Amino acid sequence: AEPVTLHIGGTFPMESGSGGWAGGEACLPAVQMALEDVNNRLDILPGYVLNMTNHNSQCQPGLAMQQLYDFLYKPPTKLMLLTGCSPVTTVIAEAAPVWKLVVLSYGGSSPALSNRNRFPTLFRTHPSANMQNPTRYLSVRSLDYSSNLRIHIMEKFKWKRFTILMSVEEVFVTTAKDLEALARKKGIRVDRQSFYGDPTDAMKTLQRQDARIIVGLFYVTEARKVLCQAYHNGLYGRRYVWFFIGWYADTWYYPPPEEHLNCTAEQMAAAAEYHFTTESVMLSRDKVPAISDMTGMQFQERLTQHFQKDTANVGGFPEAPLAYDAVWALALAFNCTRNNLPPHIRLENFSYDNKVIADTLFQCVKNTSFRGVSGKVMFSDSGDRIARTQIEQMQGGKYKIMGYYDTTTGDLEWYNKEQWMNGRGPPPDSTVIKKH
Ligand SMILES: CC1(C)CO[C@@H](CC(=O)O)CN1
Repeated sequence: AEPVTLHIGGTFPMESGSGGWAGGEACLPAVQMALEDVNNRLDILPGYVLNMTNHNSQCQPGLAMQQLYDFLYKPPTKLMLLTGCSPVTTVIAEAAPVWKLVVLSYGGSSPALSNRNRFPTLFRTHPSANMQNPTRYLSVRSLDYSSNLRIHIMEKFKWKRFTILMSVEEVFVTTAKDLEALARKKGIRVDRQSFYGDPTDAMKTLQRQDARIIVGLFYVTEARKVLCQAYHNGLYGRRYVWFFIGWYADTWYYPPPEEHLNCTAEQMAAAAEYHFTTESVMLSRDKVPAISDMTGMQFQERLTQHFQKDTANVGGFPEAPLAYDAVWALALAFNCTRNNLPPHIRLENFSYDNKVIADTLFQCVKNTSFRGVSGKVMFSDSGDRIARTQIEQMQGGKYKIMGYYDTTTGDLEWYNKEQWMNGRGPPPDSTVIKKH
């Protein structure tokens, strides 16, 4: 018999009209590759074939609304929606429940998307931005995987005290609160210095308080100002350890002329040497193949064949594993739904008001758990991707991977490759607060 077609909708930001993320360039081919792979598998959705209608959202919410209307009011019925960047995911995931649709986002990083009240059927294979912005309904576990990891490293090096230096953007404020709560639980003392725009005064206070272990929570422009002042104030080297956010580009500390930093590239590099960063992992480095019989690296090589140009210039290339895995999550959820429906109801009976299928499908997505090319794919209660966090250290101007942190198990896989200015152990514990 002819296979029955199951339809889904997908939006892809093919170019960033207004400075959004043009991730569709790599993520659309990755999704198409996954659809082909899943449709070729006899053990997944036998008797069915997946078909996607896709639109170029240009990362524009308004355009995406028009496209959502098209998905919904032009037959055939869609069973699920894939979305890319955050602004588009926000509008589509807020509307989708009205049509009992689950939304799977491969590119939504905004912490605001963790709000289960606003986005009750949203799941993301893209990790929420490092700085989790816990919603009002903070889940019991710390949402900020990086916070857990930073505390883990403090304990590893027996640091009993650290200082948070932060810019007062809301997203950093919530992260700082998370970090302080975790530290308090572990008996680690935390001081906090805030600034907005100009870190000069906060840096002077760090010096007066003899801060040694400093966690920086700010965007990259502030990071360069902080680093240059750390150089001039001598807040770097043997007795100090800096933690920065892992988002920044590998050469973020080169001083751009237009920012008029009074530091040379050499001075910035000297101050940046040996700092740590934490970020979510998007490509599995496992040697064990994923459910698709490919390892993360093999997936990356296969996708690279699609492009003539250097993949460093292909929009969304780092996030492509997330898009590929989103289709597998969707296919496995359809498979699970098919196996859990009452006898008289079939997947192809899905309609925008069929509660039984919608609820079964939601539960199947919620219980997702498989090895993807982006790593283990599982979702938290708020639909967030539970991702591993990667720790790197700047050594000789290059970032080196120090290890991985698995939030679900709390395991820290450490490679013992960290280096220190004095060539020996980490800086002395700064608990003894000098009398001023
Ligand atoms: C790491 C980055 C670049 C964060 O923004 C995501 C896009 C978005 O959240 O709109 C894509 N991935």
